[in-house]
Amino acid sequence: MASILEIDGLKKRYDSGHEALSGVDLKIEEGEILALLGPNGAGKTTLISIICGLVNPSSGQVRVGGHDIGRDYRKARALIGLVPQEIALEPFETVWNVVRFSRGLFGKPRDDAHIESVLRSLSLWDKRSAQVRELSGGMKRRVLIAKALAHEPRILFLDEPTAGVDVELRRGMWEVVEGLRARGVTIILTTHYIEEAEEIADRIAVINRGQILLVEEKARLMARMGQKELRIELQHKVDALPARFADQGLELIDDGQAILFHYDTRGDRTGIASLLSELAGEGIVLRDISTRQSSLEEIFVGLVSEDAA
Ligand SMILES: Nc1ncnc2c1ncn2[C@@H]1O[C@H](COP(=O)(O)OP(=O)(O)OP(=O)(O)O)[C@@H](O)[C@H]1O
Repeated sequence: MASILEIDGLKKRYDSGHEALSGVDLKIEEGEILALLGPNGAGKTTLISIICGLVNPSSGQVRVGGHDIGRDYRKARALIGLVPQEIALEPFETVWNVVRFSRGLFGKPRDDAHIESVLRSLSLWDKRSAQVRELSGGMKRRVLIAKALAHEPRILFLDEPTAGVDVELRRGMWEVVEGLRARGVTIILTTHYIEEAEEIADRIAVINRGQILLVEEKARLMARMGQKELRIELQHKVDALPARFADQGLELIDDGQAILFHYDTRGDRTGIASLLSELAGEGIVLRDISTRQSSLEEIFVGLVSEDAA
């Protein structure tokens, strides 16, 4: 796969002196969905704003489809659609006009069939003649996406697209994103809803304090970083665990009815087999056991707090 976006040594120091990006390198493949996760102030919006030409970098390079965003701004920008965090739309304009005008801004010839297909794919076709002010918040967000897609970009940035959107609309939004991916659009999204990044992204990039801490395929990240939890339900309640288990990371829970054991999927041995036989040797009878993989959220919190340490 070819890289649609290449970022090398990107730095940004604002006039205030604050260094929002301190050397970002990133390559994005055509057709993938990348989730950019980071705590508040990590530099996500700064990064997206530089790629979209809204903020000037202090140093470094960004190429979109091979075009340098500084030297070849128009060609680079034409390949990008941006769905910003804030809803800023002309309230008295119709949905149709908002989307059609946006295409014109990129110097693309009028193409009503394309605008129609974009509006239909976002379930906005029935609202094409409505004024923006008549729409619900969720619909306005979809208009922002339609607007960003009007000029047929190959890469779409969604900056916190589901902030403040209810659960049902959020689901709908992710279906739209899946549909775009099916059409070959590369998608980069920032989100605070980690479980959604977990659900939808192909790769996850974690950014903190202006630096990319890691970029990795989601499945591999979860396997590599994942802690697993073994939950052992006991046949009979116990008051305390025998002293020999003191330093094995066991936790007695549910009023003595269950034991939690945390183990690392990276280790050669998990220690489960010996633990179970030791428990049996102590006369502790099991009723049931289950395991749980740590979520991306736990991995993310772990990474960011490690970085702060
Ligand atoms: N115009 C500006 N002038 C000075 N500092 C700024 C400016 N814009 C952003 N910053 C600072 O740069 C840092 C990164 O901000 P940025 O908005 O890129 O973070 P973010 O990851 O998008 O955060 P959030 O999740 O809160 O949107 C923050 O410390 C912010 O205060």
